[in-house]
Amino acid sequence: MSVAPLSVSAPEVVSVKRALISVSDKTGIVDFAKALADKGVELVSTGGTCKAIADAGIPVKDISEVTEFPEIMDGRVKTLHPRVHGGLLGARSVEAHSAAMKEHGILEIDLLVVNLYPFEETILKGADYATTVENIDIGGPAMIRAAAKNHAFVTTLVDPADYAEILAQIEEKGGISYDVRKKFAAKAYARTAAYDAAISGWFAAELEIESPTFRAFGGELAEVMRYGENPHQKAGFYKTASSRPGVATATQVQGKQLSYNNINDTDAAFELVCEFDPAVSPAVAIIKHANPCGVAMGATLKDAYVKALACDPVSAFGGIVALNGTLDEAVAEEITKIFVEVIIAPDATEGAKALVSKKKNLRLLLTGGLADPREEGVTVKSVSGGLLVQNRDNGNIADIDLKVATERQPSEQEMADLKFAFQVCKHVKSNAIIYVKDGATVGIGAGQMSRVDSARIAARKAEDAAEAAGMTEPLTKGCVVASDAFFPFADGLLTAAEAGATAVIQPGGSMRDQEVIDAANEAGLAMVMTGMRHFRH
Ligand SMILES: NC(=O)c1ncn([C@@H]2O[C@H](COP(=O)(O)O)[C@@H](O)[C@H]2O)c1NC=O
Repeated sequence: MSVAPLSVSAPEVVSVKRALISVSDKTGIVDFAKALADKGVELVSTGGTCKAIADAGIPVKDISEVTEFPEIMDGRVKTLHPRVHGGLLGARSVEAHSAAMKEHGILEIDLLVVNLYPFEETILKGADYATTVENIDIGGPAMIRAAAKNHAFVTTLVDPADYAEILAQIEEKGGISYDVRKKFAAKAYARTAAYDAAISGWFAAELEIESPTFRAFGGELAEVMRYGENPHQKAGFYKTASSRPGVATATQVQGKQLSYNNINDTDAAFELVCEFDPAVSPAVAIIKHANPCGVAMGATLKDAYVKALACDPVSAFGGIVALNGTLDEAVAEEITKIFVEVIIAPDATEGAKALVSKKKNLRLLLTGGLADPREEGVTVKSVSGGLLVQNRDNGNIADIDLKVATERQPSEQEMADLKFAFQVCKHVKSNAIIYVKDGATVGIGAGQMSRVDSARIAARKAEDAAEAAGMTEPLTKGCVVASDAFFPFADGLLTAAEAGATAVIQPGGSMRDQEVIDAANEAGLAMVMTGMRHFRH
């Protein structure tokens, strides 16, 4: 059953005679309240907000004078009253509504100014369960939804950034126009939706509900992008309630505005480099179109960068560079020798910042730390008419019980390189084939429909890089190889062996595993099975 419509006639402009103000974030509220009071608006307000306004010498009425009911239950009930909700919801052009307001002593509220208990900030601080629950605002969203429904007469403000526009409207038009009331109603519902998304997301995580029946995701606009993946696509960047170090939470020290593709690629770069513990080794990843074109560990960050760049210096041009340690002068000097779009690192020395500042368009992002690659969480992808939600791939080679399937065991160096290669694989679009030597990628095959093509492309790129560097042997000679998923046939493996690989790491699990193992034995390869696949589409 749907509800029948009312015959509401919305005035073009509604003058503001009474405003109800109830805000947790008190930024700008005293100035705004003063400006409203100066324009003859009667102010009604709740506990702390009322005190802040009154303390500034501005005339304001406490909400309990309107409700004739005290604030009770530690603020859980203060505005949840028919005198408030009737004042927000009464359709003034409907005679019966006006009569009901008159009969019950309900006063019209023309402007609602509310911002909510800081639920998102509370979860970011990692507050305990009881504190988190207490920071779920009930009265605020109820008022926002009521006032926004009644936008034919009422204006709803949920964001201090909008106070100035309302004052300008009153100044220019003597009230608030219908278009503006509608615009703010839409913003109000988006706010409560994002708020409830944060609450329901927190609950789902807290109770470990894997696939809740209803699922909401929300965020706050951080930036309107110049365009999306392509110039004809509009785009915006929305931040969620997350404190995970990365592109969304980083500080941009310098450089142009990040584009949609920059943000996507920078995320890929930083998530990849965070796989490598800086206590074990400095590491650098260079990303192009969300795939790495070089990843390496080294004695220093500079050393790691030089090794990563050598993998595919042609593709690295215009790339994104991510580091797992503080950007120092030595590595900054090296990176700035070629054109790169973005550098992202946990921190930077003043000297490094000064070097980077010579390239004024180059963006430098500092995250303040590294993201935990084992952290749980979800990823979301949209498809036509739906959302695909899954747990983040937090699989880690260090946690896997590796099995050697061949007659030959890998050497210590091979094993170290195999582990490194498999961890890189996780961040390469499937089908992924990664050749690694001495802690550095030397050939990367990404995003091919056939695994054997990935193996060939990676080998050819390694040959090209060697030739460009004036080397007589391909970089892959004596390397190891990782595959993100099983080899369905022996051909991919044999291509890698031809390229010079001596050891292989792959998940296994193909019905032809034995064929592949036999081929590895025949070629004298050592092969390690992980039992874990790292598809990335
Ligand atoms: N329970 C209620 O009736 C209620 N009415 C308004 N609030 C919230 O109380 C806050 C303002 O409180 P104060 O003015 O006391 O600082 C606002 O964030 C507002 O959204 C309420 N608090 C929580 O639900």
